[in-house]
Amino acid sequence: MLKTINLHKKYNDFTALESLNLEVKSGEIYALLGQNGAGKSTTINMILGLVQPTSGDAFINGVSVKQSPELIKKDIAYIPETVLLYPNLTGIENLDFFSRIAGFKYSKAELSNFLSRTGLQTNAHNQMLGGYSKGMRQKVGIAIALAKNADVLLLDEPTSGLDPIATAEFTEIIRELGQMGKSILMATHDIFNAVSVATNIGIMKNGILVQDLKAQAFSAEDLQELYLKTI
Ligand SMILES: Nc1ncnc2c1ncn2[C@@H]1O[C@H](COP(=O)(O)OP(=O)(O)OP(=O)(O)O)[C@@H](O)[C@H]1O
Repeated sequence: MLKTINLHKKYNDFTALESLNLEVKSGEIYALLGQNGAGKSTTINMILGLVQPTSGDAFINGVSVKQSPELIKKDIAYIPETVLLYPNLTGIENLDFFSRIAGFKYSKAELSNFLSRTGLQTNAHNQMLGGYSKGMRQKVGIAIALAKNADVLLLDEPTSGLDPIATAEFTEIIRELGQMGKSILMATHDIFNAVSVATNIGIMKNGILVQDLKAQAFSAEDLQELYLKTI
């Protein structure tokens, strides 16, 4: 479970995030929408412990990120827009490397199984990452999250630059991860994707969460209209 309490960030006199209170329960997929500069990445970076909040805190399964930044790392997986992997290692070798960093040692068959669960074709598992498409890299990112068995997933613009088929595949995997009981927070500009996969939707404007909604009630058109009215 992920929770922020009055999470706040100022850069000198500029408020990047205004007292954010957000909760993403087990099984929920929270899509955070907002214009460029609205504060989405700042939120994610503070939850990851990469940016220090000016005040307030984030909690992973009740553990304070501020007080225990190292402890929470094992429960969080982060998938940025471009997943950083080693181009001269294969998919399996990358997964093995990042799993070991997280403290897990898997057999080749287990590693291959994680990759297959994300939909990555078997013949790609032993190919160098340098030749992977963006969608394939995202799948390795998800496989790392599966291998870490992280409870909380933070995704920053995960479908940006993916073609429609890769986006649909990615959306399906995220849906499955939600069904597995993960808490997922996803910053996105993709309203259609947000409506199709999210259980909850937030709209952020100038560092303020101005809408915090249940997604079921929305069509993509409804959400687009609300978004345009809100921002
Ligand atoms: N290190 C920093 N110093 C000063 N201002 C910063 C810093 N990091 C972010 N900001 C500002 O904080 C605001 C929020 O930025 P943030 O990256 O969180 O927005 P975002 O919603 O993720 O935007 P995008 O959709 O473009 O990724 C922006 O105005 C940005 O310029």
